[in-house]
Amino acid sequence: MERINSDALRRLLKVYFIMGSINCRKSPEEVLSEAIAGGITMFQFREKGPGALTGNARLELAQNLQQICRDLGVPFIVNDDIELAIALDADGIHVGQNDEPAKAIRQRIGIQKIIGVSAHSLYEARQAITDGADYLGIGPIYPTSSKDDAEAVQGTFVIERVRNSRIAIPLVGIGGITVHNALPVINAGADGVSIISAVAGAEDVRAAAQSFVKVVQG
Ligand SMILES: Cc1ncc(COP(=O)(O)OP(=O)(O)O)c(N)n1
Ligand SMILES: Cc1ncsc1CCOP(=O)(O)O
Ligand SMILES: [Mg+2]
Repeated sequence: MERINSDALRRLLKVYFIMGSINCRKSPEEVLSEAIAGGITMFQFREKGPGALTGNARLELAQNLQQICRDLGVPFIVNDDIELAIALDADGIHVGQNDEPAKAIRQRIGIQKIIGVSAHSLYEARQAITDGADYLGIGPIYPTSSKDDAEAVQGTFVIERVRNSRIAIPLVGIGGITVHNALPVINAGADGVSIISAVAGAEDVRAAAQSFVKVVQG
């Protein structure tokens, strides 16, 4: 198998939904199924933060959500946990600046798996590319209440900076993105948006996902 093609990855990043049990108003399985029915294009399992599941309960949830993704044809990415990603044979992993370095992860999971890396500056973006990242997550674009240790809000500045430096790697904006403020992220050069609360916490998850699809597709 080969490394994922950039254009295929750009399509998968359009509406990239991230979620764990603490982000949901109803069962995570139900939320993910509805989000996929609404058109999300990729999913990241992020079981993290106060009250997050641990141990077997976490593993079981990951397995259930991966099965839903498999059945419905959406790639399943694991946040932070390389051991879990390997154990589940996930489609990829997302790591940040304080997680295991992408270079080491690439050596462990091979060329065919997707590696996403968080970047908050042009320097970090360049480093991530050198280390073998397939895509970047840039943010927080807007204020977020889904990540306690988020970096400073940066607007779309870093995305513009990366694109003005003629860096073509697939990338998403993340942090505080709603259907009302998603368009500037795309206009700045992002291939898609990554969302937790505006989908997982919505009254109607399917409708929320559908709205993001419409905004991103123009
Ligand atoms: C798509 C995407 N972009 C950025 C992040 C944030 O990753 P990180 O900085 O490692 O923070 P945590 O999510 O691990 O708290 C992400 N998860 N996904
Ligand atoms: C994981 C993460 N990384 C940067 S901001 C953020 C949280 C995004 O969540 P929300 O879409 O609810 O603001
Ligand atoms: Mg992380």
